[in-house]
Amino acid sequence: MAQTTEPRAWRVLVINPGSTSTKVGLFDGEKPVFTVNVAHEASELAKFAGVSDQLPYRLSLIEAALAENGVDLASVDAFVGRGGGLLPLPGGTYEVDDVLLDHSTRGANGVQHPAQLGPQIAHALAARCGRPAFVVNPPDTDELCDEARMTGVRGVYRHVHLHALNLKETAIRHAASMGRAYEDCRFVVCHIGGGISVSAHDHGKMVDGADIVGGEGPMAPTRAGALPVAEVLNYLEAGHGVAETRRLCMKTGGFVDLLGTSDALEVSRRAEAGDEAARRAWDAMVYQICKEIGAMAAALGGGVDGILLGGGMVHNEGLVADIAERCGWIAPVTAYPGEFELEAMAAGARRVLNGAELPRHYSGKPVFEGFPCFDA
Ligand SMILES: Nc1ncnc2c1ncn2[C@@H]1O[C@H](COP(=O)(O)OP(=O)(O)O)[C@@H](O)[C@H]1O
Ligand SMILES: CCCC(=O)OP(=O)(O)O
Repeated sequence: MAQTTEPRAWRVLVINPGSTSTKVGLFDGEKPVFTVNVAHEASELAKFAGVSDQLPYRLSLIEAALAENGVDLASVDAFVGRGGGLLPLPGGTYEVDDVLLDHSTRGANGVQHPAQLGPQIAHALAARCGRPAFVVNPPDTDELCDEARMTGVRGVYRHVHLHALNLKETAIRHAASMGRAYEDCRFVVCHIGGGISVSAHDHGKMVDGADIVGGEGPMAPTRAGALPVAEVLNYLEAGHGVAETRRLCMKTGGFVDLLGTSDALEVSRRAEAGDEAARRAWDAMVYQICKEIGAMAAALGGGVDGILLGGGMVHNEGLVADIAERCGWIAPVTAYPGEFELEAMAAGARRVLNGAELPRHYSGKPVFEGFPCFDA
C-alpha cells in the first residue's frame, strides 16, 4: 500500500519530444512556472539516422532553453519524459531504470517515434542532480482485456499503441468534473490530432482501442488506419515493400498519402472550399472515427458515462458537431481541444512523489507474455 505524505508543491520538469519540436514545462505543484516549445529544423533532424541519434542535438537546445529561463536543475524534485519504444506495459508512472532506458533508446518495440527520446532526456538531466526520472502512461500502454487481445489466428495477438497520456488525463479530468473518480467510470476517449486514438476505458483501465501504428482504427493525417488484409497482400504482391507499407501505418498514410499533407486544418479548409478529394478524405476520417466510437461503446457493454474528444483537430467545431450528431445517442460528447500532455506528466510524477501511487518498474517483457495458449 502506498503511503501518502503531506502534500507539497513538488517541482517537476517535463519533456515531450515531438516530430518538429520538444515541449518542455516546469511545474510547481499544479502550477506551470513556464512552458517552452523548442523548435527543431526539419533539415537538422534529417541528418540523424535514428530517432535516438537526435539526443545530443535536442538536449543541447533544451539546456539552452532552461538556462535562458533561469531553471536551476538542483531545485527540481523529479524529471518526466514522454515514453516510447517500450514493449506493451500496463499504465502508470514508471521509474526510468536501465532496462527502460535501454528499450526506449533502441526502440525495442520496432516503432521509431520522437517520444522515445523523453526518458533519455529526463534521465540525462535527472542524473546531474541525483533526482528520479519517470515516464507516465507512455504510448505503449496496453491494458487490453483478454477478448480484445485474441485474434482468429493461433499465435497472433493484438497489442496497442495509443495516446495513452492524454487519453487517461482527459478521462481523469472529466470524471473529476462529474464529481467521480476515473476508476468509477466508463468512457470512450479519443485523441484526434496528427494521429488518432479511439479507446474504451472501463473503471480506470483502457480495455480496448485501436493500435495507431499497427494498421487499425480510423485513418489519420499521418496514418493509414485499418486496412483490409487481403488488399494489403495484393498491394505487397504488386511490388510495394514491407517497410514502405509499415511506414504507411506509422507516418506516411492517411492525409499524407491521399492528399500530400499532414495538416488537417488545411484539409478541412480545402474541403470547405469545395476540393472534392479533400472532402472525401475528411468525411471518411470522420465516418471512421464515429464507427470506432460505436465499437468501443459496444466493447464497454453500453452504460457509457461520456464520449470525450481531445487533440488538435478538436478545435474544429464542425468535426465535434458531426461526431456529436452521429454518436450523441450513445453518451454525451464533450470536447477538450488540444492536449494535457505536459500537465499529465507532472500529475503522474506528483502522484508518486506524494505517495498516492507506487512507482511502477518496467519488466522489459510484453504485458501479454504468457497470454493463454489456445492449443489446449
Ligand atoms: N481548427 C482546426 N481544424 C482542423 N484541424 C486542426 C484545427 N486546429 C488544429 N488542427 C490540426 O490538428 C493537428 C495537430 O493536432 P495535435 O493534437 O497537436 O497533433 P500531434 O500532437 O499529434 O502532432 C494538425 O494536423 C492541425 O492542422
Ligand atoms: C507511438 C505514437 C505515439 C504518438 O504520440 O503519436 P503522434 O503524436 O505522432 O500521433
